[in-house]
Amino acid sequence: MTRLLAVRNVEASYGASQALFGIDFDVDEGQFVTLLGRNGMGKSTTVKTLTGLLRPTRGTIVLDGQPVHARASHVVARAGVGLVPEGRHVFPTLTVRENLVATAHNRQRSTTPWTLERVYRFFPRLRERERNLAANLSGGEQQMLAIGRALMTNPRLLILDEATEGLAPLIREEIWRCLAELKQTGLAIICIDKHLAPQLALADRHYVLAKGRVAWRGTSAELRAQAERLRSHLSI
Ligand SMILES: Nc1ncnc2c1ncn2[C@@H]1O[C@H](COP(=O)(O)OP(=O)(O)OP(=O)(O)O)[C@@H](O)[C@H]1O
Repeated sequence: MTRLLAVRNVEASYGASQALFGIDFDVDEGQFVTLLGRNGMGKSTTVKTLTGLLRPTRGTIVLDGQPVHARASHVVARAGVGLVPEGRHVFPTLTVRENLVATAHNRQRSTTPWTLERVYRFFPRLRERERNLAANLSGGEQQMLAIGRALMTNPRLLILDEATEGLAPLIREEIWRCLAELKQTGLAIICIDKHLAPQLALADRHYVLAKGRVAWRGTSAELRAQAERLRSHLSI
C-alpha cells in the first residue's frame, strides 16, 4: 500500500493551553481510517492541524511526500485535503448549485474528476434542489451538499468531522451508504463520528485518541476483540 498521509509527533495548542501531545498516525491510499475517543480528547484539533486551520507547534504532517504542516488552509486544500466540517457550514445564502461550483477545483488531477454532473449523479437529491438556497435544505440535504462541496475540490483525502450528527437514523444510513461508495472509488477517508457500528463495518484502521495522544490503534476485528478494555475510551 502506498502511504498517502504521515502524521508524526504532532503537538498543538490553543494559546497557552496544549491540546495535542504528539499524535502519530498514517493513512494509506484508499484507506478508511477513523479517529475515535471521548469528547475533548483531540479529534477536532487533529482535524484542524490536518487542514491548515491550526499550525502544529511541533511535528510533521506529510501528504504524498509533501510537508503540509506549515501551510495555510487553502494551500492544504489545493494539495488534496477535502474537509466536511463539523456543523456542515454550507453557504446559506447561495443555491445548491452555487455552493458546489464555488469550490470546484483540481479537475486535472484525475481522469474521472468530480464535476457538478458527477455530484448530482451521486446525490440525485441535490439535482432536484439545485436552485434552492442552502439555508432552505433539510439537515440531511445540507450534509449531502457539504460532502458534495468537498468532493468538488477533487480531494485525495476526505476528512469528515461528525458528518451524521443530528440526522435522523434513515438519513444517517444514507450517509454511511454514500461513504461506503466513496471508499469503493478508492478515495482515502478520515472519519470522526460518534456511531461506532457503521465505522467498524467500513474502516481499515482505527486510532483511539486520549488526552491528545493516540492511545490505541488497530483494525475493526482487533477493536471488537478488545471492546471491553476500550469501553472507557469509546463511551460504548
Ligand atoms: N478553541 C479552543 N480554545 C481552547 N481550547 C480548546 C479549543 N478547542 C478545543 N480546545 C480544547 O482542546 C482539547 C481537545 O479538544 P477537541 O475539540 O480537539 O476534542 P474532540 O476529541 O474533538 O472532542 P469533541 O467531540 O467534543 O469535539 C480539549 O481540552 C478542549 O477543551
